[in-house]
Amino acid sequence: MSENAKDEAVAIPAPSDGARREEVRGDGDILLKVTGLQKHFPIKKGLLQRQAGAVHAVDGIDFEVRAGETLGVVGESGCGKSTMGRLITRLLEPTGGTIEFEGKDITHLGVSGMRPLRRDVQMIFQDPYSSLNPRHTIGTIIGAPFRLQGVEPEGGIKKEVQRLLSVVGLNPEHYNRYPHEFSGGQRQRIGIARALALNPKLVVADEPVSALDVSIQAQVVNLLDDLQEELGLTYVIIAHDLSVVRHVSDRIAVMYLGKIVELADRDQLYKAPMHPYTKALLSAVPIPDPSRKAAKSERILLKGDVPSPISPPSGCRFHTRCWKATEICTTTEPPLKELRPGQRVACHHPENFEDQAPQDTVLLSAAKEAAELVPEEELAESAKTSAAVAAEVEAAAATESAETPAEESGKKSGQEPGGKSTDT
Ligand SMILES: Nc1ncnc2c1ncn2[C@@H]1O[C@H](COP(=O)(O)OP(=O)(O)OP(=O)(O)O)[C@@H](O)[C@H]1O
Repeated sequence: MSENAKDEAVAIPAPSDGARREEVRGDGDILLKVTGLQKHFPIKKGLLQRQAGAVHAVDGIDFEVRAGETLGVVGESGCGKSTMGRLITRLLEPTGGTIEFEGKDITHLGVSGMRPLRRDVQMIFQDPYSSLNPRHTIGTIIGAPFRLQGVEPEGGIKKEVQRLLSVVGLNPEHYNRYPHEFSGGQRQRIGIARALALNPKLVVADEPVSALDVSIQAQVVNLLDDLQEELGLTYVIIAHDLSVVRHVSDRIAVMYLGKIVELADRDQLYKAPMHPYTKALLSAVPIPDPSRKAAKSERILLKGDVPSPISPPSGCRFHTRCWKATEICTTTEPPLKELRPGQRVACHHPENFEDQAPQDTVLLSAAKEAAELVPEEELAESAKTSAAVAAEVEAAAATESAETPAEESGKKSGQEPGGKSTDT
């Protein structure tokens, strides 16, 4: 690819509103603020469909997202991560709480009120197979946001779609192909191109790589990372895999049963997690570091499933699985409190910090049954994927910094030096 062509592929001129991007890049300004956010899905029963209860999918969460950062959101399946993502992109109507975007309350905006916001907030979905309409060409799919918003990019929709295709490392000539002609990784790139079409300020990615082959995961993670740098994007990345989130996040929110239990700067969270649940999640992630071998006995396997979000446990929701639980944990919900600068935690007995309720009676039997220390080999299998992604992301980052401009241009177009697609 010529130098000019390379520049075209990498540089992202904002089609019609270059000034918009500068407005948001207030370096650390709060772009999104969520207060007391709730989503309860009603459970209806009987002929009359009377409400018999509710799934407390998201149950009062507070956080903010700063312009230009990546907030990772992690937690076990069913803890409410996707629901949270759909609430902040306003694909779901909240039951309670508020969502502010750039200082404006958008919690209950209707369809017309939301229209301008749809340009600014975009979502990337987990499954690149079902999120693309198989009957439409990728040109139609990526061009849809322009048609829906009535935006006419400079040079026309086709030219802009082809530019977006090269931005995400796909061949612009493939404009007329159908989704089934692409691999999983390439389809996720199409989803990313569609999300970027309108030059959004915030991108919410719901498990963007978990449906992909391990070898492709790192490529897509790196693409998201590169795009963030080039376009100054703000991300909320939802994942259950801490390895993926570790490499791309500035801050991480840990969710458990509809609540945020810890919210901290990435390095601090990995170095000294304060919530026992965070510690348990981290203990299952292998870190390619020989000094961790000494921490073998610290590996924790949580027993039992996450309790039902229909009737979550009283007090601290994690108390039924926590090896540190005491009386107060069963009765009093701990608030999410900033115990260290940049580290908020909701726990009466935090790790790596002074106890908040030292005199309380330990619930010995529950504490003993809640978790067990497991030998390394038992965890090795389940941790393999995480380790592979971590290693690949690191290796790719190292290669990238050593890459020559010629190699760089090959990578951006999704081609290996020999011209073969990297995503097949
Ligand atoms: N439309 C719905 N109606 C009823 N319950 C729902 C609905 N959507 C989600 N839930 C429930 O809300 C809870 C949280 O689901 P959610 O998908 O947000 O969790 P998650 O952490 O993203 O899990 P996963 O990683 O498996 O997607 C789950 O118990 C789920 O069954």
